[in-house]
Amino acid sequence: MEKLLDVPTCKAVPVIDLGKGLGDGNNRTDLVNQLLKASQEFGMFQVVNHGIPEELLNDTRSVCEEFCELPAEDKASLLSDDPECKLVTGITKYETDRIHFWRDYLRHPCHPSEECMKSWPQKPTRYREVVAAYSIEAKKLGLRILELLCQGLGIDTNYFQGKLSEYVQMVVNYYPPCPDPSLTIPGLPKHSDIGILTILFQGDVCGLQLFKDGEWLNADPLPNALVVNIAYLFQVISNKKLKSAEHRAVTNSSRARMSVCFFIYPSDDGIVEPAAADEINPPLFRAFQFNEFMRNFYSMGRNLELAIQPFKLET
Ligand SMILES: O=C(O)CCC(=O)C(=O)O
Ligand SMILES: [Fe+2]
Repeated sequence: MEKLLDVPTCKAVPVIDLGKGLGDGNNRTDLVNQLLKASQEFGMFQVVNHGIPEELLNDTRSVCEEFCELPAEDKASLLSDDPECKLVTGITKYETDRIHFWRDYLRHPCHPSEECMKSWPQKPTRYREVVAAYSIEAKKLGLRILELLCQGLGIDTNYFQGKLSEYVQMVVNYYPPCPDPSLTIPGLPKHSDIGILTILFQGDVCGLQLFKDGEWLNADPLPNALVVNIAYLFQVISNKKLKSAEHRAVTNSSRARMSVCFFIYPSDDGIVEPAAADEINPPLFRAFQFNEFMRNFYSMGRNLELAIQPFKLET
């Protein structure tokens, strides 16, 4: 069985100070270059001074942790097949499922929050208020990072405004202490996120890892930092100039871990195409609608490489 915890600790994903790039001029150019380099080489980076107030991050962590730790009867109604807000548990089914993921997760859409929040958990009582505030800030941050990356890629800085960032989903992952972390499939196995960009808020327990150049690097939590992942369809839009982050979450035997992931996706009818193609880098894909891609994804065993195949152009 693969040992999960033997990873080099001397290598880490880049940490970028977003506070240094406010305004125009040289500082902004420096920041754009750092973001571009991290997205090309790693597909994942951490951001500090990102503008989301520390108090809001702490509140978000508290309400999400409180939700995860509620007694099962308070969460039972969310185990339904309600497509809007759904709790999925890998842990209670751990004994019987063929594939074991040591993870429970809650997922729900976030925007527009006044509409979406009707399906969100009612307990803890502050969940809706805090998560609505966090989702507004997280989307703003996501769009700001996208704008800076567009500048770096030489495409319209407003490219992701509108349909390409219209659907936003939040997932609260909960990994309780695992009796033998080295022998289970991780909390969440190796994958790339599907959409455009992910903003990931982890508490203070390690577990997130990035697969780079054949080895696993830790993306350990830093105080008030957020992890940003380039997702698969942004790799397509960048015409493969950026790399989507292949990552996973491992468990440990002593402390529960939680992560709050904020996924930015196109709307169903959003058109995905290699906007960053140019004369030197001719388009690698034809344009397609997001829902066409998702149909392929589900019908092809949830494999991103197979799902993109029909849209690849001969080069
Ligand atoms: O828990 C983590 O740190 C990773 C979660 C993740 O990658 C996901 O939900 O897509
Ligand atoms: Fe992920």
